Amino acid sequence: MSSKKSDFSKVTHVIFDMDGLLLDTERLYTVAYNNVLSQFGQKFNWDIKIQLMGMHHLAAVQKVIEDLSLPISVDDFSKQLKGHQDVLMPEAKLLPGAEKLIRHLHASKVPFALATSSGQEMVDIKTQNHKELFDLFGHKVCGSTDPEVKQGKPHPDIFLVAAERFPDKPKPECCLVFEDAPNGVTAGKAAGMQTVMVPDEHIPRDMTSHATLVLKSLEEFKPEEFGLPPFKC
Ligand SMILES: O=c1[nH]cc([C@@H]2O[C@H](COP(=O)(O)O)[C@@H](O)[C@H]2O)c(=O)[nH]1
Ligand SMILES: [Mg+2]
Repeated sequence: MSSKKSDFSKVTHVIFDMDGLLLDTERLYTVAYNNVLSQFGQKFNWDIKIQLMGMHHLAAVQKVIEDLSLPISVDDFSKQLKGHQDVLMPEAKLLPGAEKLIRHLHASKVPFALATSSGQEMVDIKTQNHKELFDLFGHKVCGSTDPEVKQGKPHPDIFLVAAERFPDKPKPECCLVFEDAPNGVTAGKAAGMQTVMVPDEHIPRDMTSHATLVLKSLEEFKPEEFGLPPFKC
């Protein structure tokens, strides 16, 4: 919204976040958390949610328990949450512009990877109705279960691991990160990468100012602004 075309550097590789960026799962996370929190008479809100978005699963659960002073263990909360997620997440829909951009990069032979804080099992559940599309990714880094991703977003680990796993090992500055969450943008920036942010409308403007470019939807992205092949039409 505020950045100019001339601000951007050319990139050769792309790294995508998944939740809230490609798949409409953030809405479903809110339902799942509220289902667990209702037994304590508590409700999930955006102030808490913004802080959890992008964190590793157990760290996120620990934080919500501490912040709301809940009388439940991390393990029990996590098990209950997973029960709700297993039911809700298979219904996850693609967000506008996601499929077109992924297919375009694939057809144009631009290398791209997934860097999600979800664990491997949850990624399989969320993508089960979009398998053919997600199989187009060169590789997928599943932060919560990948031993090389020591710390979750906002730390840069996941994006550095994702870059390192491309066969030609691009430098961080050659990678463009797509993110929806403030923690994810912080992580991408800390990794030395440019970041395109597509934030939920609940995220305050001042929590988007560290992104290289902020878009309302992936449909607005113009690949040529970052030296990538343009859409044909
Ligand atoms: O309402 C929530 N949103 C997101 C998360 C956490 O954020 C991750 C998704 O972040 P990302 O889009 O960066 O992969 C989830 O796997 C989960 O660990 C959460 O706990 N609660
Ligand atoms: Mg996300």
